[in-house]
Amino acid sequence: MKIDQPIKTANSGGGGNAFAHLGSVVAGMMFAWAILQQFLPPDLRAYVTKYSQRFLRYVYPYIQITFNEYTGERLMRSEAYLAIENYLSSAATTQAKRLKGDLVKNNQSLVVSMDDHEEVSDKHNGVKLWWASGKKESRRRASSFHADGVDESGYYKLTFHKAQRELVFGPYLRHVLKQGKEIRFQNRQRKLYTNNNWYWTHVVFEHPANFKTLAMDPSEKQEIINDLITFSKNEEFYARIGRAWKRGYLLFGPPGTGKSTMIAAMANLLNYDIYDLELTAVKDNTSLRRLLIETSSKSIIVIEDIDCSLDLTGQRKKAAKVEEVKDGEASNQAKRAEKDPDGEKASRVTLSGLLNFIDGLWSSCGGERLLVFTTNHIEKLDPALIRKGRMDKHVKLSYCRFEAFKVLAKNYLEIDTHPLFDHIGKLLNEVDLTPADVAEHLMPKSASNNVEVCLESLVEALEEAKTAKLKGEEGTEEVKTETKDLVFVSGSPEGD
Ligand SMILES: Nc1ncnc2c1ncn2[C@@H]1O[C@H](COP(=O)(O)OP(=O)(O)OP(=O)(O)O)[C@@H](O)[C@H]1O
Repeated sequence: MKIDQPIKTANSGGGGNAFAHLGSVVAGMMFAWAILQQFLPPDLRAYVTKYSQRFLRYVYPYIQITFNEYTGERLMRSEAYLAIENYLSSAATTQAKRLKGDLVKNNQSLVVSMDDHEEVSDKHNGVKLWWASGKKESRRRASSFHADGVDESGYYKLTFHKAQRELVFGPYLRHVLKQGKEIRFQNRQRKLYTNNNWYWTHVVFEHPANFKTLAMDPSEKQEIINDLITFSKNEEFYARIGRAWKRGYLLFGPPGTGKSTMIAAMANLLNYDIYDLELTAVKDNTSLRRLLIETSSKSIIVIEDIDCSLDLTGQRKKAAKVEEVKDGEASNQAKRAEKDPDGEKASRVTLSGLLNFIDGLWSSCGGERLLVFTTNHIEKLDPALIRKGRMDKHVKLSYCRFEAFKVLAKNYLEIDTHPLFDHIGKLLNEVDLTPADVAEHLMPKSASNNVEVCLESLVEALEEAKTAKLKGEEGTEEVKTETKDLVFVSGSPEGD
């Protein structure tokens, strides 16, 4: 949308101002008519009404629509008003003389909108329209929060020629609301929500992760980026094929390979909020439904370590089983146990309940949503849970190989190459080190010569891991041989 007019304010005598004056004259006439009609007999009143309306339509061929800031009980600001405020912000910066500024995104960017009693013009498909902002007073009735009194609230008034009625009520207002909501969405402060049984609490989401700094195979990374962008732009496609606008991602791989980092990168790429759903804190399926219904569109709903939250029969796993799992998982489970002091007694969310919500009516609650499950053990998951259609894309995050290492080296050390790279590349192909482990060696260690120190520390760790691996393999070989011997002894001909 291009705003083509120079600045025209209420004081500048522009075209919009003329409408404002004409509007006042008409309002005056209406008032006089309201008084006068009390003294006229009913027949004459109907007659005068009919012809005065014809006359008004003739002298004032413009239509006005008012969008009030508050609707109903003044509890919430009107969505339409907020969308229009955002939509008009670009016109305001070029046309209005008085503007209002506000800090958004955790005080990081400034957004301006037109001040009260300003006017701007707009053009759509070659048709010109005028917007004016204003404030009006309304009586407030006493409530438990306020004494009665007078409130001020804003409004926007749209003026257009009656010949444009169809355009305005159809494509133009749709366009204004859509664009306004989009601008508002881009300017909002993103949030990370976490749940307690059935309600969400949130903090500001400001994770710096992005796909550029995510260490993984470049072609796989690009494929994921393309998939996400295609999804986010495909509203019409999903509507056409009759599917809810949602997409499921299953991220799997060992601890420390970047599953959580990828979720943050996804949210930053698409500008989405994150709902980190802790299933162990949800009491039952009813609470789960309530939580999911409250999620907003353009969000990622995350269930981390799904294998630890819900088992295949729908029973909760005991957090006390941490000793059975490996180190990395143990810490995850322990974290969950801390978060869930009531433990399993309080939790009765079932697998079927979860599947019902993924497939069911919730998923059609307007707007796009990504659903992301993570697990360290894909083999433990019920195939029903991860089948295509539920988890559409399965992404394996794996140990750090050379391509991923180069991304980390660029991020942490700001280098593209180094004489040690070849050696490191070979070692990375021989041993399994997670990106988290590699990154730890690349953290700053000394003020001078940091690159050398970091890379040497990494080489040392890789060589140690290689030695340990070789020893482990030898040990396994020995055990195998011993076992063979034992079998041979116990499986003596006598035994047969
Ligand atoms: N692929 C990666 N790219 C960049 N950094 C990574 C990557 N993997 C891990 N890291 C680093 O390691 C840290 C731990 O990674 P992250 O929490 O994303 O792993 P995870 O796979 O989610 O682990 P867990 O299964 O234990 O939750 C991150 O803070 C990040 O700095």
